[in-house]
Amino acid sequence: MGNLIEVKNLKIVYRANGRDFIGLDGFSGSFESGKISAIFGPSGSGKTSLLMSVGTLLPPTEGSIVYDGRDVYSLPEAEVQKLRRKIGITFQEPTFINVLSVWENIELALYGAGKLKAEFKRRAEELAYKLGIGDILHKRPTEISGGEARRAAVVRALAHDPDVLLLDEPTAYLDGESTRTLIKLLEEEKERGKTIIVTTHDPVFDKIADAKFYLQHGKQIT
Ligand SMILES: Nc1ncnc2c1ncn2[C@@H]1O[C@H](COP(=O)(O)OP(=O)(O)OP(=O)(O)O)[C@@H](O)[C@H]1O
Repeated sequence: MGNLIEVKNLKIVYRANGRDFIGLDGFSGSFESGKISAIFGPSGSGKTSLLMSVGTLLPPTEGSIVYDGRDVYSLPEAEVQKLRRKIGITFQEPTFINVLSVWENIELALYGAGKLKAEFKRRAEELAYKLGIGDILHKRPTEISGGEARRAAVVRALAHDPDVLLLDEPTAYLDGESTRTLIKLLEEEKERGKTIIVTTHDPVFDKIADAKFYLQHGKQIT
């Protein structure tokens, strides 16, 4: 997979309580492999809507998401499932299964991706230690801090070594050192040819992103 993602005239309209709410109003852009792309914009500007749609989780009202020439929302479900295994995603609020330990949550994700193998478990453990949460893996998600939960969500998203990383505000709640460690990790993954897309308010991505997109009130601004 060459990992080129093209977004064409993406429009997302939510319907709630009999009213339409514009999530995104005509976004177009390409996300390339070996690059960190950052989507900036104030709260409510449509960043998460765009990321979820790129992540195959939110069908657009109009427009398309094209992975290597294939329109994701026209693919048969079995093909979408295959594609999802190549995507690692973190949500704005990390969600875990609270009766399992953090490590078991990571294993579950590996299982879902068809990668519950020693090689990937080792990778997950290495990632956890790199991100400074190696010693909390046995804990329950309710017993860890917000910053630790964010880092655990990153480990879970990256453990199966996906080609595409979609991270929703990955540095929110992280202190300076954790942010630097995460950025270093993302830069390593970028060098390995991953397609990395982050939504963010964090000026650190202004410095390190290879491609930048700006949203306001659902519209793309330049
Ligand atoms: N399920 C929904 N139903 C109705 N409106 C929604 C829904 N989800 C999002 N919206 C609206 O769509 C717009 C874009 O929301 P989105 O979450 O994509 O913004 P965002 O830029 O990620 O914001 P934040 O930085 O606060 O997370 C907002 O006006 C929001 O109120």
